[in-house]
Amino acid sequence: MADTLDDAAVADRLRDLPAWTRDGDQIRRRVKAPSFLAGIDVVTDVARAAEDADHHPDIDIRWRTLAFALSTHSAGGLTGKDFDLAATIDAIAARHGAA
Ligand SMILES: C[C@H](O)[C@H](O)[C@H]1CNC2=NC(N)=NC(=O)C2=N1
Repeated sequence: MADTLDDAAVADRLRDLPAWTRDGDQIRRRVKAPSFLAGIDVVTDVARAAEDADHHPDIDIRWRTLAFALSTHSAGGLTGKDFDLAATIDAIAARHGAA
């Protein structure tokens, strides 16, 4: 099981992920896709990346707006896995023109 990051380490990792904010034991980001179906394509690609990483975000879909929340439940907090997947979600969103 991965170790949770302390506050300083979380702040450090967040500096590289300006779209993400900390909310307690989670980090969150919203993206707006160009269309509903583009948003679903983002979700599908994120789902595949999540399966590959065996690490799964909470995802909320509201028309073109997607909200992602990441936390490592098994560790009871934020770990490097959350920040790695956040960076992957950023890359996927950018590929689909979502910001
Ligand atoms: C057994 C399996 O590895 C675990 O349940 C994984 C799956 N995906 C997960 N995803 C997230 N976000 N946190 C976890 O602790 C977690 N654990």
